[in-house]
Amino acid sequence: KVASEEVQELAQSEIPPPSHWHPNFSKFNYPPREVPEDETPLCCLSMFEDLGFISRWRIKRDTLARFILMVKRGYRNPPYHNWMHAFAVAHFCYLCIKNFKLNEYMEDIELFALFVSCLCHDIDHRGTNNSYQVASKSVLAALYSSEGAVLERHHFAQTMCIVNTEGCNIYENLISKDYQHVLDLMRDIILATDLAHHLKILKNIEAMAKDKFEKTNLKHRKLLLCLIMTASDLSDQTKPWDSTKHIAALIYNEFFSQGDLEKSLGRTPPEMMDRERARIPDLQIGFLDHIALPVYRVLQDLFVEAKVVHNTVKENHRHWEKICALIKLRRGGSCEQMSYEQ
Ligand SMILES: Cc1nc2ccc(C(=O)NCC(C)C)cc2n2c(-c3cc(OC(C)(C)C)ccc3Cl)nnc12
Ligand SMILES: [Mg+2]
Ligand SMILES: [Zn+2]
Repeated sequence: KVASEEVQELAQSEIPPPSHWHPNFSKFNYPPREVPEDETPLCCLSMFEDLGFISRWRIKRDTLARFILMVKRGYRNPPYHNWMHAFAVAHFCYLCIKNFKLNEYMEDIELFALFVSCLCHDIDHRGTNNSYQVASKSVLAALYSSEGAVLERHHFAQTMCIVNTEGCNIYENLISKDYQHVLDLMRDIILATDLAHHLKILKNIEAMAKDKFEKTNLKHRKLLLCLIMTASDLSDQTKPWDSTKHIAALIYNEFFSQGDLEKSLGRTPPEMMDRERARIPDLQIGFLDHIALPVYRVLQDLFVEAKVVHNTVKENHRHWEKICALIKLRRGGSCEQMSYEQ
């Protein structure tokens, strides 16, 4: 599904250093969505190289090129859950590995699996959530609904299809013990991106952050993998306000389209998916309070370098609060009548 010229061109390009993309490329304030989409495959190569994965795991250049292009092609084009989301998620993971020095907390193979899982974690997302799969009796629900995490199981299955495709197996030079281990890690990490799973383990992650993190404790390392994965998945919230505002527009464009589909099925969508009822600033404040802020708070408890990241999320929360106050001042003017320009 990927033209061989495209693969050869990427495989033979010189891999630019991080600074080629931007002087702040390896800093938390750099917004990865600034990288032009057609340059993101080469930018992925820069991150693989900078993390030392190409030499450490003896990845062949044309295999890696074909893998990246196949993963990129594996994404559809809904407003939010597309390739650029996956690329931004992988970039934040890259930042965590470098800025938190995660190689002192995790094994090499765990960080390798984590970074690749970020690129693959939402492959073939249809722009509708797990409950819609069940409600619409989708093929994915038929396959996976008995175990839950319907979409996430599909994202992992699609990833395995690519790994098992001729010339795309970036793990081909791993010894068999490591080979099985990296696949098991990718499965755990991608399944950890299920919101229900995240909410279930958040307490354990907070408890682990209170204790001392023990690198030798497998449970601690597994919880940390899930936390970095979720923190990366939500990392649009850690960028300056203009990005956060733009992401909200993408997310609700996707949510409201699902709401329209649910109405066409004769069902009433949840308020956050109903373009007639949703109040975006209120919903975003709730999402930040209940989902995003706890993630970056516990990240800061574990890594002092995450303070700047947690502060930006709090700053974005304050922005949404200001917008809500303005709307109330206008005596209940609906969100749609308000422009969010600050
Ligand atoms: C800006 C932004 N607003 C959101 C507003 C609401 C929700 C939502 O699902 N609310 C449902 C109720 C029951 C809690 C998610 C939102 N969201 C996510 C997101 C995170 C996910 O799961 C992890 C990564 C594990 C947390 C999974 C899917 C998505 Cl879309 N990413 N960005 C956003
Ligand atoms: Mg997902
Ligand atoms: Zn995601």
